[in-house]
Amino acid sequence: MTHPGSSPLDERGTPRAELAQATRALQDEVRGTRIDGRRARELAGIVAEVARELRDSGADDEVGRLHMGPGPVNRGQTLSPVYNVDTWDGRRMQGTVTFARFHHGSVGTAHGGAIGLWADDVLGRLSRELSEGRARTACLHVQYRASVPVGAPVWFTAWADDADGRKRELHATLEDDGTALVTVDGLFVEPRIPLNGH
Ligand SMILES: CCCCCCCCCCCCCC(=O)SCCNC(=O)CCNC(=O)[C@H](O)C(C)(C)COP(=O)(O)OP(=O)(O)OC[C@H]1O[C@@H](n2cnc3c(N)ncnc32)[C@H](O)[C@@H]1OP(=O)(O)O
Repeated sequence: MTHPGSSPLDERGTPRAELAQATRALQDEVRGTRIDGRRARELAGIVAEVARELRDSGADDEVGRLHMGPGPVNRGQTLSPVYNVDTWDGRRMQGTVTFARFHHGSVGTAHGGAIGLWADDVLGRLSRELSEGRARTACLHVQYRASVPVGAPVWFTAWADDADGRKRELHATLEDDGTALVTVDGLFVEPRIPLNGH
């Protein structure tokens, strides 16, 4: 399969992507800051002002959709860890993901829920590539085999088995130096009654 290329909704390199990146940095720094209480309150006011301006500028869910090319995945949402797609042949995707300080669980390692969130996102993206029909996550089985570091890129592979009707079995691994840290098996199902939107 040839590469589908970027969608017009691609945010890479745009001021909106910069805004998302700055928001990620804010999330990381808010986590565990030692700032004193008085200044924390002042900064809360400034952040609230920024949020007000963004809200008043209007919301459009379409602009938050995922781009379809390789490179950093940035959906204008700052919850998921950023992952970078290096290779992709339509059924198999490889790249790196970096869990940020925001995704810290304990003892310097990534929160298990953040790993599940990432897995749903990357498998959802792969599923979207397999057919036009929009499949939903029916089941996600995440096996945590070793701790995933925070702040360092980790190699991932995600791939799809052959589709079985409306069902798609998808898999992903996170690994470090050839050691599997996490393995994921997901079932995505195209609903009998298609949903509107994305
Ligand atoms: C530019 C645009 C870019 C866009 C990119 C987007 C990237 C997005 C990235 C983010 C992505 C985030 C993605 C998200 O987070 S999606 C959000 C999280 N998921 C949901 O909200 C889904 C909620 N559930 C449902 O909608 C329905 O239950 C679904 C649709 C899943 C199935 O309801 P439906 O009524 O249609 O199904 P059916 O009853 O006819 O069954 C059909 C077949 O499936 C089998 N089955 C069903 N369920 C299960 C189960 N739990 N375990 C095992 N098997 C199950 C069933 O046995 C049967 O098999 P068979 O008997 O035929 O063999």
